[in-house]
Formats: sequence, structure tokens, C-alpha cells
Amino acid sequence: MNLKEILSVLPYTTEIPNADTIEISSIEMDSRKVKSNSLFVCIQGFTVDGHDYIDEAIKKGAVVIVAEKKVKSNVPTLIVSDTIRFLAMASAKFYGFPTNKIPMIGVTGTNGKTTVTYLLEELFNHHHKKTGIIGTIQMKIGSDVFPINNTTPDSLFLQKTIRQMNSEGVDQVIMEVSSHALDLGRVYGCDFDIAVFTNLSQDHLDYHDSMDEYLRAKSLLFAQLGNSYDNTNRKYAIVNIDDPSSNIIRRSTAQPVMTYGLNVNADVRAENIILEASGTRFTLVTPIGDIEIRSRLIGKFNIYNMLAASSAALVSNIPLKIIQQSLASIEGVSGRFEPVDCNQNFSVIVDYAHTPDSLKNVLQTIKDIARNDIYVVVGCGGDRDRTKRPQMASIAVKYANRAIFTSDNPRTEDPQVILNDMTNGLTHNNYEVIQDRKKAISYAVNLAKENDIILIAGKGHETYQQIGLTKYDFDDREVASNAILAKEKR
Ligand SMILES: CC(=O)N[C@H]1[C@@H](OP(=O)(O)OP(=O)(O)OC[C@H]2O[C@@H](n3ccc(=O)[nH]c3=O)[C@H](O)[C@@H]2O)O[C@H](CO)[C@@H](O)[C@@H]1O[C@H](C)C(=O)N[C@@H](C)C(=O)N[C@H](CCC(=O)O)C(=O)O
Ligand SMILES: Nc1ncnc2c1ncn2[C@@H]1O[C@H](COP(=O)(O)OP(=O)(O)OP(=O)(O)O)[C@@H](O)[C@H]1O
Ligand SMILES: N[C@H](CCC[C@H](N)C(=O)O)C(=O)O
Ligand SMILES: [Mg+2]
Repeated sequence: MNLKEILSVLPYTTEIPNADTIEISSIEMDSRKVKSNSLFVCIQGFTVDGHDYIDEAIKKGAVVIVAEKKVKSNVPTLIVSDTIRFLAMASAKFYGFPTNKIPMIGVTGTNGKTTVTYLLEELFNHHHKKTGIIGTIQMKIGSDVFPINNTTPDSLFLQKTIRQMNSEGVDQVIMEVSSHALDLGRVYGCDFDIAVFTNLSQDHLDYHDSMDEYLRAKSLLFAQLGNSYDNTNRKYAIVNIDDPSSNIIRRSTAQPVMTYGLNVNADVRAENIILEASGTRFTLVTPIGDIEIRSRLIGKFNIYNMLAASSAALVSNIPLKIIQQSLASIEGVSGRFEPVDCNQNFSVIVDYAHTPDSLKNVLQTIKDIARNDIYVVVGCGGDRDRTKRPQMASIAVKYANRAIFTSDNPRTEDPQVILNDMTNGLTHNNYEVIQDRKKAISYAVNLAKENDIILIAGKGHETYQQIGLTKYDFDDREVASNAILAKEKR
């Protein structure tokens, strides 16, 4: 594509001479990826400033630079007011506006995004649609999986990926949209058809200045839902009416809203709920009829996830019967309430709860099914919201009989400082601190008696532990299995 075509995304006409004769081979935001005839966009990051890499980019073959400030360069250089926005729009143009060509569902909220996307994958697959998934665990095209760095990738990667999904025959994109992504313009220029809101509770206050700012970021997904007056391409917002923030979310969009929840006013709701250790049952009440649901997913919070997915399925014209079959067939989501079963006489559950609200929900669920003692092994991530640390610790000691506080991903923080943040204000003393996560898990496994339940929280599906800048192999499920087997050998 030539430069003139790419620059057509700008709200004005620029004066770069002969732009229509400059052929662009790729758009890059990382100088290390620049090749011959690339257009290099300078992004001011949190760690470094992309403007400092212009020389390297030109050396590697960049023929055009797009920057936010005056820079020295010997190739055509364009100054724009917002390179993040330019990157998103130019990438969308370069890859042929792929998000306009595939139905797109975006899921946002503090907890439940990954779970809802995998429920939706099951629903659409049962409806014979090929799905593309982008989220915390991985990127998926049909059943092919690819690793991913962020829950919601930057706009360049995103547009390229959705273009690939389009060319590989994906019928439905289902993606998690994090608040960071919304705030950092990673989804600018994406044409979402359905936006789903799960819930809002405390997280990421290291990044967002306040809960209001966090909510404002979440609401952007709804604000950017495009025009649906044309009946051929309708847009919908799917909103959890039971969440106190739902009003603001609903008021952020001009598109039709479908609400879900347990509230009688919800368009889609659950009635006759039965929560059991082996799964859940409820009546799914919808504007087009009711149907009985049985699922292996455990806990009230998963009813909300199922309602969110069912609502998005309904506005996508998926029949109730398919919703019923899909929710019955899904076994669970990797690292979410995942049992570690080595035939031991106590239970071990690995879960991704890493916020106060999710930890409370998962521990309450365990309390409801427990026949004996509950142990929780949990830590808090480094370089992340410090204010959630004491809250998570006090939830742990309140709901469990014994808490074992340990490291999550300390990243560049001192692990002991994180643990001190967790335990400093505690008034209970039913806890131990064992910094080494492997030792902490073994300790809990060795404590457990018949019918006890151990919850290992915070890292779920993760297969690494980041200490400093290094990621070491670490999988809670594997570490727990080994600890159980070692215990049984003794
Ligand atoms: C705080 C944050 O979001 N940081 C993101 C940001 O990194 P950064 O600002 O540090 O980037 P940087 O290293 O300063 O680089 C700035 C620019 O210089 C360029 N550069 C850099 C080096 C070089 O040699 N040459 C060069 O051109 C870079 O390509 C970039 O364009 O841009 C990177 C590329 O897009 C992201 O991967 C990175 O996410 C980091 C890894 C991260 O941990 N983000 C978390 C907080 C996050 O976004 N989480 C949410 C999920 C939260 C949830 O669901 O709970 C997510 O969506 O993942
Ligand atoms: N609807 C929900 N409400 C509250 N807690 C939930 C809900 N769904 C899941 N959880 C809890 O939150 C944890 C994370 O769930 P999930 O991975 O689906 O959320 P997420 O929003 O994708 O998280 P992340 O922001 O890390 O991507 C689960 O392991 C579970 O403990
Ligand atoms: N998407 C979340 C994941 C947190 C997972 C937890 N294990 C941690 O490392 O804090 C984040 O980046 O804040
Ligand atoms: Mg997620």
C-alpha cells in the first residue's frame, strides 16, 4: 500500500511530496522489527520513548517516520498530535479494516472476561461458527493456539491478527478488552458489534488514578459501539444490571442494551438456582422463552458469566437449545476453578483469582461446598495495585481456616515487601508466610487432611513465575500434583 493511501486516515491532507509513489511494506512501532520500506511510528512508552529509536529504524530500512514531536531524520517525517491514535487508524487501513468484515464481540469488566470468552467460543462452535479468540490465556484461530503478551494486544498486532482471522475463515471474533487497552487506544478503530460488561470491582489502581477513572476506561468500549440504525449491522451492549456501575455503562452507549442478572428487571436472568459441588443448575429466563441449564461450572459468579455469554449468543441469533447444549458441554476454563486430581482424599483447586472480589467469590463458593477445613495459598503480583494486597490478605484469613501467603509474580518488587503489604494490618493470626511458592504449595498439601480443600489462587493457567525480569517455568497445577504424589510416597 502506498503512503498516500495510509495517510488518508488522517482528518486532513498532508503535504508529503510524492506520497503516492512511496510503497510501504509494513507499519512498525518497534524499531527492532523494522525492515526495508517500513513506516515507523514513534510511541512514547512507560519504559522508553520510541522517538529515541528513529536512527535505528532508518538504518534498518524505514522510509517514513511518524512522530509526535520534532525529530531529526533524513526520511520524510510526519508530526501528528497522537501517534497511538495514528498507529491504530493506519494499521486498520493497512490491513483492510478487518474488524468491519467479521462480527466482533468485546468483553470487558474486572473479573470473568476470559471465562465469558471461552463460554462464547463453545456457544459459537456448537452453532457451527469458526471462532477467533484473543485474551489472557492465548490467541486462538479455530483450534490453533498462539502465545500472546497482553490480554488485549496493541492495535498493530490486533489489526494484523484479525486480518489473519479473516483470511482463515473465522466467522466470529471474541476478545477480552482490558481497561489498559481501552485507555491506551489499543482498540481504537475496531468495529465491535457486541460489547459485554461483566462487573467492576477494585483492580489496577496502580494504573488508573481512581475507580471513577477505571470505570471511565471500561465505558469507552460501549462509547465506541458504532451505528446500528442500519438493521443489517446492528450493535448491542450486554450489561450486568446487578453491578452498581451498570448505569454508567448503559449511559455510555447510544445502542440497544440487553441487561442480564438475577434482578427481576433483567432482560435475561437466572431463576431456580441450585449451586452444587459438581456444578450448577438454573432456569435461563429470556425474552424469547425459558430453558433449563445444567453446567459443570461452579459458583454463583459463573451463573453471571453464563448469563453474559447467553445474552451475547441470543443477540447473535443462537437458538436456546444450542445455548443449553453448549453450557452443558463445557468442562471448564484452564486455570479457573481447575481441580488437581491425583486420587488424593482432599481437594486441590487452582484458580486465577487475583483481585479482592474474585478471591472473595471463589472462597465463598468453596465455603458453600466444603465439608472440612479450607486452606488458601495466595500472593499478590509485584508492580501492580498495592492497595489490593491488604484486602486480599484479610479476605483470605476471613474465609479460609488457614492462609499461606506466598509470592505470585513479584516482578521487579522485593517479594518480602509485597508480603508485608499483605500482612501488615491483619488482626487474625491463622496464617503463615512462605515466600517460595513451591514450598508454600507443598506445605499446604502436607497439612491437608481427608475432605479438606486447598485453594491455590492468583496464577491459574500461568506457566511461569516472574521474579525480577526473568520468567521461570512454574505451573501451580504441576507443582501441586508433584507435592501430592510426594506426600503419598511418604
Ligand atoms: C503498562 C503497559 O501497558 N505497558 C505496555 C506498553 O509497554 P511500554 O509502554 O513499557 O513500552 P516501551 O518499552 O516503553 O516502548 C515504547 C515504544 O518504544 C518502542 N521501542 C522499544 C525498544 C526498542 O528497542 N525500540 C523501540 O522502537 C516500543 O516498541 C514501543 O512502541 O506497550 C507494550 C507493547 O504494546 C505492552 O506490551 C506493555 O504491556 C506490559 C507488558 C504490561 O504488563 N501491561 C499490563 C499492565 C497490561 O496491559 N495488562 C492488561 C490486562 C490487565 C487485566 O486484564 O487484568 C492487558 O491487556 O494485557
Ligand atoms: N463473574 C465473575 N465475578 C467475580 N469473580 C469472577 C467472575 N468470573 C470469574 N471470577 C473469578 O475471577 C478469576 C478470573 O476470572 P477470568 O480469568 O475469567 O477473569 P478476567 O476478567 O479475564 O481476568 P483478567 O483481568 O486477569 O484477564 C476466576 O479465576 C474466578 O476466581
Ligand atoms: N492481567 C493481570 C493478571 C494478574 C495475574 C497475577 N498472577 C499477577 O501477576 O499479578 C495483570 O497483569 O495485572
Ligand atoms: Mg482475562
